[in-house]
Amino acid sequence: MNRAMMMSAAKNLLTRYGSTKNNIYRCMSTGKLTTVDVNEKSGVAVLTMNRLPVNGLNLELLRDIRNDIDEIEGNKCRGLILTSASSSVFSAGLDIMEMYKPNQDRLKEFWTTLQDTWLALYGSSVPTAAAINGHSPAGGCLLATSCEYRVMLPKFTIGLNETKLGIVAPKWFMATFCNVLPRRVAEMALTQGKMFSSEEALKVGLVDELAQSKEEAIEKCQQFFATFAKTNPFARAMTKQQFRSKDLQQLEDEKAQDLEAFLFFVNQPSVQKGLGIYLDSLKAKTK
Ligand SMILES: CCCCCCC/C=C/C(=O)SCCNC(=O)CCNC(=O)[C@H](O)C(C)(C)COP(=O)(O)OP(=O)(O)OC[C@H]1O[C@@H](n2cnc3c(N)ncnc32)[C@H](O)[C@@H]1OP(=O)(O)O
Repeated sequence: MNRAMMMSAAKNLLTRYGSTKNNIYRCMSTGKLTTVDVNEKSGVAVLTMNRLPVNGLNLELLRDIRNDIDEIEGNKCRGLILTSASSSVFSAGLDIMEMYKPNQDRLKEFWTTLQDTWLALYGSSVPTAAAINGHSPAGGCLLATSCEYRVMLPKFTIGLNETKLGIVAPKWFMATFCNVLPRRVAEMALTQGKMFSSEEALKVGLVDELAQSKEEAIEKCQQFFATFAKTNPFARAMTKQQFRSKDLQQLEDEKAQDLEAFLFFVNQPSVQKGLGIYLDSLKAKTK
C-alpha cells in the first residue's frame, strides 16, 4: 500500500470510527435526531437521543429511536444503552406540542409510533439499559423503565407525573412502571404524579445504581450486560419476553382502542385548555 492509499484508508477509518481511551466505536447509524455508536470490542450499542434542549419525544425523534432499535436488533448487538446528548435532561417526555392544537393525521401517526417504539424497546431481544444522565419525567421515564437496567446520575428527577398535568398515563405506561416497582409503590407514585430524586429512585428500586458521570453510567450498564456472559442469548431473550409477554400482548390486542382513547382524550376542550396552561407555565419559567 503506498502512502496516499494509507492516508486515504486512515481518513476513512477516522470518518467511520471514533476512539476513546480503551475502545473503538463504530457509528452504525445516524438518524437526524439520534446517533448509534457500537463498541467494536463489546458489541454494545449506545443510542443517544439528540433533540436538544430537552429531547421532547416528537414524531421524528420517536421514528429515529424505533428505527435504531430495529437496526440494533438486526445487527445482533450484545446490548443497547439508551442515553442523552444533553447534560441535564434525559428526556422531557412526550413533546406536548404534538398534542396541543394538533393536526389529526400527524397526531395518529405520533401515537402509533409511540406504541411501536415501546413494543420494540420493551420487547427487545437485545439486553437493554438506560444511562439516565438528566431529568426523566413521564415519557422519558417510560423509555427508561422499558429497559432492563437503569443507572442514573445524582441530583436529577424521574417519574410518571401525568396526574399533575391533568392527564392519565395509559395502561401500558403503568404496566412498565409495575414491572420495576412494587405494585403499591407504583400506585402511590402514579396517583401522586411523584417525581423521585435520583437518590429516592435508587431507594425504591426505580433505578438500579447511581453513577457520577455519563461515562461511568455507561460502564455500569456494560457491566450489567456482562452478567449475561455465561447465558445462552436465545434462552435469555425468550425468558425476558415471557416475563413481559402479558403487557406486550395487551397493547398488541388493544392498539386500535388505545389510539381511539388517546385521540378522544386529547381532543377534549378541557384537555386542550390544560395543555395550553401547562405549556405557558413551562415557557414562563424561561422568561
Ligand atoms: C393529552 C392526552 C395524554 C395521554 C397520555 C400521555 C402520557 C404523557 C406522557 C408525557 O410524557 S407528557 C410530557 C410530560 N413532561 C413534562 O411534564 C416535563 C416538562 N418539562 C420539564 O419539567 C422541564 O422542561 C425539564 C425536563 C425538567 C427540563 O428543565 P430545563 O430547565 O432544563 O428546561 P426548560 O427551560 O424547562 O425547557 C426548555 C424548553 O423546552 C420546552 N419543553 C420542556 N418540556 C417540554 C415538553 N414535554 N414538551 C414540549 N416542550 C417542552 C420548554 O417549554 C422550553 O421551551 P422554550 O421556553 O425554550 O420555548
